[in-house]
Amino acid sequence: MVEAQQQQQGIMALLLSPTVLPFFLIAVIYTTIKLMDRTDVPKIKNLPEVPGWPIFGNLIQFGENHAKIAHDLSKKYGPVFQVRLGNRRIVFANTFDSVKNLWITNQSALISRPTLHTFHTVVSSSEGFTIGTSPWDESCKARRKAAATALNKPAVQSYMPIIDYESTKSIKELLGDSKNGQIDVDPNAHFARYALSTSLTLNYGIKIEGNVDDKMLAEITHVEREISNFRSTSNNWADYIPLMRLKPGNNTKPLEYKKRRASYMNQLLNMLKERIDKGTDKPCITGNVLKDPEAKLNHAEVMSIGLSMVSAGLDTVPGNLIMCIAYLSSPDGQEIQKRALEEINERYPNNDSWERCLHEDKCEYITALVKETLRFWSVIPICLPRVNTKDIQWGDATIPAGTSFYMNAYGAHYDDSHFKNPYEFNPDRYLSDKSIDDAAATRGTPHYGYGAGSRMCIGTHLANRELYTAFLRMITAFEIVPPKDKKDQPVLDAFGCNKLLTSLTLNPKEFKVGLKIRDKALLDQWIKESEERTKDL
Ligand code: HEM
Repeated sequence: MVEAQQQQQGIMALLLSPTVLPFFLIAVIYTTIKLMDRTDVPKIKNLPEVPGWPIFGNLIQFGENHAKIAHDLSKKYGPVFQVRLGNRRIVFANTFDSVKNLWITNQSALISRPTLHTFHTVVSSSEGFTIGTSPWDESCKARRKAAATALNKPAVQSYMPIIDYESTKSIKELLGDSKNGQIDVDPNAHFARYALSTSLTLNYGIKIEGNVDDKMLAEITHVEREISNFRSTSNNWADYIPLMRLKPGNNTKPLEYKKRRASYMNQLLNMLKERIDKGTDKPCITGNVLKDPEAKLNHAEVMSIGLSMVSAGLDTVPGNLIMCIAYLSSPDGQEIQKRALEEINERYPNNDSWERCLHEDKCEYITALVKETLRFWSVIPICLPRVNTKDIQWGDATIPAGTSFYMNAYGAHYDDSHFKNPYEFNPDRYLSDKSIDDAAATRGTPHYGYGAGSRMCIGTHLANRELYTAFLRMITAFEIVPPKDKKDQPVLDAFGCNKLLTSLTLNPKEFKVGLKIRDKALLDQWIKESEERTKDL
């Protein structure tokens, strides 16, 4: 015993001696860095790698704007390259064709999603995963299937009365706020309500009854926006550097928002259950699942579908809507409004486009406007991340199963080998008789605004109809013009318009537009007819 103690003391004395200590410290630091510097997946052979720093990898270099930096780096390293974000190896795809090859050609292998510390461990426990954040397994498959069925084309057609009601309500509110077009207005909150109330009605049969000051609207939009930051692949360094998770207070904010979200999600579900018990519930997706004895979904899965529906359309639909309205108000947007209106009047010469747009979305120019909006603003610039469940071959590189893939949707949308003049906002590129020579854009996948492949967005029919109806109705109701005060003018470029570049979804900066009523009597008539149609909703 004494002998062992003496031996230990001897070793300590040797390590602390002036000649050995520096080498000992270097060895300790080297080993620590080596241990912390390991990545989840080893370096992938034959795939270009952007050099990075120990421990941080490329995090510092990528800064706040991952989409822009990766797009720029692709000029040097090629369309697909690997980087290290802390201890994760990421394959970035940055061009239209490389995304097509990896996300569509290899869709069965690229079906899962990675888990990231902040969102998956702190903000959510397993019952809190949305469909879009769930790794692929039997439960995710069942939830995705149930939600996709509830959002397929015929189902969405049956929800059009909700879109009729909500878009009319937003336009009526804009009319009031602008004092019948006399003062400039910020359309942001009105379209956040439009998207949220649509989702809540079809999922829980519960509308946001109040106006844009409604407390529940404010709480859900604020909390979901914050949670979207915790989900972002560029906002949380603790996702990539485990040591940062030990920082005191690191989890305080995510935990607060987890609690606030659970509170309104439970409130919504309980309100629906009460109505079902009393027999006063309105037909809705969650109600159908709860009442279906055959439904094989448990409570957590029902909650997950509800959460997916509420969160998925909340930032994405308004982000697109708001930015397109901002563009329409600009001098270049005046010509677009003129073209759109001409086509609407030609197709609906009897002034009944407000009603007819609920049954068909056949104005080609408006459809092209929707697509170009989804391309130009890429509201999820780095698409929701994926993980491959099988090896994927890219040229000479074999990318092993379990690697994280980030689709740079912004990079693909601004890929000038696919889109002619990508920095130009031009709906014509999506017209079948295209006025510009850009055939590639009209064939196959028009853009990656909704992602691509096996885990592509399942809300596309709903989102497209929400956008189409809102654009058509806004353009027929108003001439959208620049605000009187220059300081209210919107910033239009893909990144300049964004309040927080590290957010998962585009968060548009505030701005105002002028709304000149085109024909007050006709607008009043359309509003009255819509209110009449939807009075029992
Ligand atoms: C303009 C509006 C929208 C945009 C731009 C958008 C975009 C996206 C994107 C980029 C993804 C990831 C796709 C991928 O990994 O390839 C996604 C997934 C998803 N979206 Fe949307 N979305 C929109 C609206 C909606 C709406 C209204 C709903 C439902 C009410 C919805 C439900 C979902 C769901 C459930 C997923 C997850 C799919 C999965 O992981 O399997 N989305 N969306």
